[in-house]
Amino acid sequence: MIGAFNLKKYFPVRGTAFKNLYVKAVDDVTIKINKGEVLGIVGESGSGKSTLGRLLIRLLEPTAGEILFDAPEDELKEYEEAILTRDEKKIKEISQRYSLLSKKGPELRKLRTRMNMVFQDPYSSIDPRYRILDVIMEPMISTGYLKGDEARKRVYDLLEEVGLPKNFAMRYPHELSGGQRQRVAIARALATDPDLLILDEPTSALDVSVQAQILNLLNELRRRKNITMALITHNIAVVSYMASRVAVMYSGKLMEIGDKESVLNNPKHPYTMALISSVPRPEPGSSRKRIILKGDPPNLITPPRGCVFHPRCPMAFNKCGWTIDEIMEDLNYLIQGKYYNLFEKSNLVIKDGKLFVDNVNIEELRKVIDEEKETIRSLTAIVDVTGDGEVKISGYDTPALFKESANREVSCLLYK
Ligand SMILES: Nc1ncnc2c1ncn2[C@@H]1O[C@H](COP(=O)(O)OP(=O)(O)OP(=O)(O)O)[C@@H](O)[C@H]1O
Repeated sequence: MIGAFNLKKYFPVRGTAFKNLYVKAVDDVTIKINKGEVLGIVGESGSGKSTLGRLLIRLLEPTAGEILFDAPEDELKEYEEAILTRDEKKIKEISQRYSLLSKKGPELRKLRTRMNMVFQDPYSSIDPRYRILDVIMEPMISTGYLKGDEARKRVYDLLEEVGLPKNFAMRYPHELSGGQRQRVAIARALATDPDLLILDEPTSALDVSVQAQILNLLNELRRRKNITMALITHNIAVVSYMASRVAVMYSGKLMEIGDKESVLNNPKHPYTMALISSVPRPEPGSSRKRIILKGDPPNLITPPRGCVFHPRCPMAFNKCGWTIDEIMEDLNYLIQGKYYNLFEKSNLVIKDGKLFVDNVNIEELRKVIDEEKETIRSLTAIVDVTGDGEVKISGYDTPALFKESANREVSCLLYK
């Protein structure tokens, strides 16, 4: 239905003395959503979910990448293969037919009727100065989908469709509850009869008691109209209830994507494992070891090299992208902290981009590194400590989405 390929969105950082700094909100994401499915997009705050959602329907212009809309599944596959084989002719030929990004003017306006978004907060996404009638009618008018009496009549049908009384048309947003406002937002999103809806945390601003009602409404609409949905949420329970497939984002990257059941019950990416492990299980007696990640998500201006998750990954190994600075920090912790009594006189320095330990008993240090590398994963990247005290580190790789099984792709070198 829709395919995004190598999508990037870099926001310029303003108000700093540095020029040419960018927040890499979405970085090289390739994702496909099939007709009629609900794709759950999960990940913690700041992982780029909303930005990705906005890019998909061109509420934001991507920095790079391509979006193919309305393309049949086999052509999306063909396009993906053409990218891999650098078949420029094929890439151009398929883009020409389906590219959302190259559409302009009336053609774009027409396409806009086919996609829409529901935002998290119905208090800020609906203009309080307008009556509900005008709120719901607006997308029909601005896209030229319907006008006048036809548009007005459709508002009443839509109100009914989202479970609101027709006389709500004459009310103002402040007269409605949060749940009712979200129904209005959904009616507005449905106004031009779209095929694709992006739902950005559609229930997280609502009272728990009305969240389920809104989810049920969305489910019912999807069933009745076969609408394709991307459901953005940090709430695994919501995804578990609604989605057929799940995509996991971390720091602007897609980490894992696959069928809901298998991703939630049998996560493959170490980040997904940690994310899922933090969700309490309702069944009594079921135990799951909670994986606590150390550290914070990285800054998106200078994200970690290699795999963006490597600094926090409990399973990271030598190839994951460790830098001299990361290794120096962890070695310092051992030399100046935990094993201070052994390495009292030792000292770490970087010379010409190489890391050295001065005044050290090399054998002792090698032993400590060996012992600690199970838990301090950066140490796995130390190839050797040479006689002159140089800490040699291994090269690294950058993961791409690897096919782990028929319905699963994982961006982790463990599956390369
Ligand atoms: N218009 C913008 N200008 C600059 N930076 C932005 C802009 N929009 C988003 N960002 C940055 O991009 C990153 C990703 O933000 P995004 O809102 O997509 O994440 P998210 O996963 O949806 O998080 P949340 O659940 O908190 O909304 C964040 O670091 C955010 O600060």
